[in-house]
Amino acid sequence: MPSMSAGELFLPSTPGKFKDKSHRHFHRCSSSTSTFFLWALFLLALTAAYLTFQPSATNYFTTAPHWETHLRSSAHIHRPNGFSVLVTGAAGFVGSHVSLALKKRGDGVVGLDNFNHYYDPALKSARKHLLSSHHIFIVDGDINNAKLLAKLFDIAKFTHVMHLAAQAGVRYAMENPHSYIHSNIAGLVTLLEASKSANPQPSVVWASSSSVYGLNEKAPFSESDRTDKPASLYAATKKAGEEITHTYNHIYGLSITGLRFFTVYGPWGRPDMAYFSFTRNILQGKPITVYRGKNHADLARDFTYIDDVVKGCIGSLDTAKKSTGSGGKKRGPAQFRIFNLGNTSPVTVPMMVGILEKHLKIKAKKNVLDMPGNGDVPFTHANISYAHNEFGYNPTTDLQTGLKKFVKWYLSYYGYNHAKSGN
Ligand SMILES: O=C(O)[C@H]1O[C@H](OP(=O)(O)OP(=O)(O)OC[C@H]2O[C@@H](n3ccc(=O)[nH]c3=O)[C@H](O)[C@@H]2O)[C@H](O)[C@@H](O)[C@H]1O
Repeated sequence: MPSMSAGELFLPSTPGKFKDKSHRHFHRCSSSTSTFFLWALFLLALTAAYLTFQPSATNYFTTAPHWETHLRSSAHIHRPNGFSVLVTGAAGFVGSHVSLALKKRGDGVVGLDNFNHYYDPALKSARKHLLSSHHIFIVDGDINNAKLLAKLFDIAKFTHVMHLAAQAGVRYAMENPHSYIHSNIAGLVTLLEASKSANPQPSVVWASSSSVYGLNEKAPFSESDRTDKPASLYAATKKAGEEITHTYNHIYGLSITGLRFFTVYGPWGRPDMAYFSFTRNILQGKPITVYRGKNHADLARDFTYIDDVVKGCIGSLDTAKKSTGSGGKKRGPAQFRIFNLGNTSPVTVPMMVGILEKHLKIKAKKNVLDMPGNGDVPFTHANISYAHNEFGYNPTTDLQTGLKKFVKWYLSYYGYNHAKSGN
């Protein structure tokens, strides 16, 4: 099943382009005595302006006639009381795994992804092909495109939204701060606007992050702990997302569940993450940089295996109550939840490297550096009792086992010829 490109099919929406053209035309023709010609030009310009400012989903559909058919078929539910889920970020790491799990149990799934170049887009395309072979259709579009979202909701009547599209990565926020605002704030609001206006309103489950705990020192981290000291702009945008979703819950009756993911890893993972780039470098005989904290303390993460996180996502969807509004009007209080989805057993970064060395049977060349002040936190550690009580969340994969599966996938995907394993 192909994906369609909203970017390709939408008309450009840059106001400046239209103004420049019409201005040039006007001057070229002003010397003409033909009033008729001027009027014709004026009408032409008006039409062009209308189309330019209407990058509508209608164009999308008329240009790609099978688009709607693919979408309907992908959204179709194949089990009693099943869901129809819009998964944003479906070509991403967590999004692709969740989409497959939902489809396998008979839910309808439609993906949305902008296939950006934050990391190797070939990996995203490969995930897309995998989903396509399971009859999951991914729309190539951005969560900031309100018209596209309205059209998707109009066609598919989603019962749930699994919102996983985001600008991820803690340290990259120093390089490209606006990307975080664009995706994690503006994109989130556009998606919530579309969700609250939909009739029926879907229940929304979305990805927050363990990074919201920031410089919190109380361990393990519980959902009720303070989250007002973010250490990175990434964390700040995720924290803002938690506040923003609360307002949509309060004003419009949207059922909202936020999931604080703890350093999720596994097959088909993100090449920007440490376990992934370390594997690549170790195999290529290149050095890796291992950061350490204050007083030379090792950094530690509550690394959480992808299959456990997928179970947490599905448990959240299964226990999400219905939104109480319709068409943007609230009819009563709605559910609002935030869960930690961690592993409850932090592992230090040097220990993680040791596990990789064992599975790869290669010794790493390590450069140990003091942690730069670029957004990292010294450790994370999840208390998961809330998710356990609500839907039996029970992570079962330790880092040894999970990294073994990751390495197996890595070698099968990239082989020992690592040419295509660029970030
Ligand atoms: O739980 C989250 O909410 C976040 O998890 C993830 O962030 P992190 O926990 O920072 O994972 P990751 O980058 O793999 O670094 C792991 C460790 O290796 C250390 N690290 C990193 C790079 C390096 O070159 N050297 C190094 O020592 C580094 O100092 C750290 O101690 C997601 O990327 C993020 O999108 C978000 O989802």
